[in-house]
Amino acid sequence: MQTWAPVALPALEGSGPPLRLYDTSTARVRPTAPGDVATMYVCGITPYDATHLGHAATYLAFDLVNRYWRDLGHDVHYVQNVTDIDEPLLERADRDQDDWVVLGMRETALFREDMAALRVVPPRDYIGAVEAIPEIAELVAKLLVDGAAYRIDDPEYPDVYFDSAATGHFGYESRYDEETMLRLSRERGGDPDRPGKRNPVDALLWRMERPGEPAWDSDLGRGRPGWHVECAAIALNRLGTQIDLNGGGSDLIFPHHECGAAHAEALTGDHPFARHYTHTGMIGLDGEKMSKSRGNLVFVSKLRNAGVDPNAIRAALISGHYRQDRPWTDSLLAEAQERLARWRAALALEAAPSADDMIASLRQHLADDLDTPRALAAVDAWAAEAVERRGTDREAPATARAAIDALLGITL
Ligand SMILES: Nc1ncnc2c1ncn2[C@@H]1O[C@H](COS(=O)(=O)NC(=O)[C@@H](N)CS)[C@@H](O)[C@H]1O
Ligand SMILES: [Zn+2]
Repeated sequence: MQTWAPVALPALEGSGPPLRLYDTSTARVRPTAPGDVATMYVCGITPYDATHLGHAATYLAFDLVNRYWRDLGHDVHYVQNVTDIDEPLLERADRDQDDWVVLGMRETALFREDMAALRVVPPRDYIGAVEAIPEIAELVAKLLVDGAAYRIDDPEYPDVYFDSAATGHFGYESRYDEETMLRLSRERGGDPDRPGKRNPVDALLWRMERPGEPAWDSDLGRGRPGWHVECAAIALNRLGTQIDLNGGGSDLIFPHHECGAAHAEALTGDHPFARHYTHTGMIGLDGEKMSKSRGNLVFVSKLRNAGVDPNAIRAALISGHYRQDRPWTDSLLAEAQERLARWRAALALEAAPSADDMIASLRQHLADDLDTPRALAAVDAWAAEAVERRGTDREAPATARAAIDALLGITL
């Protein structure tokens, strides 16, 4: 599937400290240690109701990771999927009398447009679940042969499930207890109560064809893939058996990333699948998580069509810490617009105080688990000094502009 437009990143002098990020599986902020090429898999959208500000906040957080790793001199092999076949998409298409394929294509196109407008650095590989079905089916077949998967004893629909006991590590990523796992499995598309499963949390790997549902031929029989195995296959086949970062929102901690990691590890024997599992907090509206099911959505495209500067949307969303559940409010946007106006005034000056300390602070705070509140405050301080007390460094405005672009993705 086609990815979106590339983004030019200004090269900056020097570099900052190693990037440290919170890892869900160890519940600690730890240094990332990618090789020359950092490998990052961030789960993509299920293409309907795109792109709401919750989606945007999550992709902006991992965009800061991408930008910081590049500032450190790493290349980044960034892979992202599109869940363009799944229950929720079929249900939405039904509700709207839409063709599910057309709905998916339309929403994915809008998502790409919004990501480009927000200047999110695009993934090198942008892969749809449908186009990945052959490789997903191949992975499932291997898990069956290895005994890490099994067919449920249901003559009508002998679906294939993953045996969660296969790796001996199941649960290490989320660290949730059994009761929590069962509850979240129920809430997020699992079927823990289905009779015949070895373990209630065993994830569906391949769903045999049901009347009226889309299905594809495979060695497993006609059907379609489960949700978690889609990400395991797409990541493994492009990034290898151990990646630097598996990212997504906190609602993906379980079952999605737990099961995806277990599927990958059962296949390869390499543990852990990801050296960091990093999750973003939920953007809310009026006290509720912004979500499709609640329909309380604010869309990037609506704000853009109303003339809102995408830089202000980005600045508003990164003004809070990426791991905090936090609300979207109109005042957040207004404050971001005022902040960018102050920055623009400083960048327009002939000369300003040296930007070197500000850039060092920017790097230091971003390297500290993406502490964007402090990072933005460092730019505020430099801009305020520039406007109030001027400065003599004629290079400073251009140097500051390049750093704000490369590290924060804000182009003024
Ligand atoms: N309100 C929200 N705040 C922050 N992130 C959110 C919010 N709602 C969804 N997300 C994140 O946006 C990304 C896409 O969500 S999604 O469209 O539901 N799609 C999926 O979760 C799957 N296609 C992942 S393979 C996920 O990482 C999800 O955690
Ligand atoms: Zn995923």
